[in-house]
Amino acid sequence: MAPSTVICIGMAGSGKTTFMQRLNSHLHAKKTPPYVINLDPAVLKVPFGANIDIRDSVKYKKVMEEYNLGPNGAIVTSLNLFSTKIDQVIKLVEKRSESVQNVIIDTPGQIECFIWSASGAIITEAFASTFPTVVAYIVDTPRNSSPTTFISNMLYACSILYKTKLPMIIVFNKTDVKKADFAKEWMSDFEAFQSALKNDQELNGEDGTSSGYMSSLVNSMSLMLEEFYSQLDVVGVSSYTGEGFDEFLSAVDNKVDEYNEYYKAERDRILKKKEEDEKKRQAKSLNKLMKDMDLKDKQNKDTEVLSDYEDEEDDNNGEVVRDEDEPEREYTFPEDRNSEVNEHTDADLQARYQAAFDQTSKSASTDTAEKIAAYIRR
Ligand SMILES: Nc1nc2c(ncn2[C@@H]2O[C@H](COP(=O)(O)OP(=O)(O)OP(=O)(O)O)[C@@H](O)[C@H]2O)c(=O)[nH]1
Repeated sequence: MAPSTVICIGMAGSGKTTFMQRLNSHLHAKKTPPYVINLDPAVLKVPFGANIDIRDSVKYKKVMEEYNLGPNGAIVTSLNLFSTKIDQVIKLVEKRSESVQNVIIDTPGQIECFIWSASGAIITEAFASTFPTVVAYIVDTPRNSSPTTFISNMLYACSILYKTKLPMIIVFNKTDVKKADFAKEWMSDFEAFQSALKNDQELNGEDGTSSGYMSSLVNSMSLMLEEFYSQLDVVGVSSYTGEGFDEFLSAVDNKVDEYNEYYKAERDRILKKKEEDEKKRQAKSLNKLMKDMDLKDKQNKDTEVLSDYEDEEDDNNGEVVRDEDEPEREYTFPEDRNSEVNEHTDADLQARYQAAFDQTSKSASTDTAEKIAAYIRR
């Protein structure tokens, strides 16, 4: 069976790397060691043994120096360079697909460098088209206890779901500091979120969040997000204590089923449609080409050029064939009709020219002849 792939995405400091480390050790403890991939080129230390590490292929600092880039530009460029080898990466993972049940991938904390870059899309697409793939969106629970911060984070998660079109699990991390119950309640009960928002506005009355514009915006956003929440699995975990990781793994199984049932069918449909569209496009351009060639043939018939004759076989020994409908021509010698000209000998020709000359020429007047003779004698 193909291993399921979990792509861990989250804002910087949400605890992605610590989550990866805990997940890795949790799966090792269950005797199902995962295949681990690190896609963060800027990380200094990876606290888990990565099977594939982007830092082995691309040197982040050198990319910065060589291309004269800032930190985010260098991350994007490193990912671009790495994405050129993605088919090799997929082959390496495929080789292990018999022995490995899970592939887990860590991504850069600068989400936009991964999610909104071409290379991020290429990497995600490569995995998603080969293995059942799930996105785990890691949230820093204590930092999201304010309703406005929470809703901003959820909007971000929504845009990632929209971009990747993959099943998503929201992972509320750091539950050892703050339990995720409040977040789960806000996601399932709109009124609970409304009252939390009201309390928050009363507490922060002076900082502008209480304005009518903000509260009506947050209200309408939370209504819109209800549909988004219905697509998600939500779990609370602590990467420190290991709490909630079994629940996380069953959420992955759940999403893998969903992937096979819905996303894979949808992907296959999109791929099939792409193929059909491509075939149609090819057929259309072939038709166009054939039409163009036909037109060209016709044009060639209308406008003859010297080269058209060069290749023609010369069956007439250099003699021009007369068109049947060619208008009657006046021949110098009427008996030359029917191309008899070649049959005459030089002596014949001489005699016939002489005869024609005698017929047409006039004798000069004696008066003129006398004048010429007098002129010559002078
Ligand atoms: N209390 C508590 N702290 C945690 C937990 N997980 C991570 N942390 C802390 O959160 C901070 C950030 O953790 P990282 O794992 O480095 O976060 P990250 O998202 O990988 O960060 P970037 O690599 O910068 O994107 C560290 O100080 C961790 O010790 C947790 O479950 N509980």
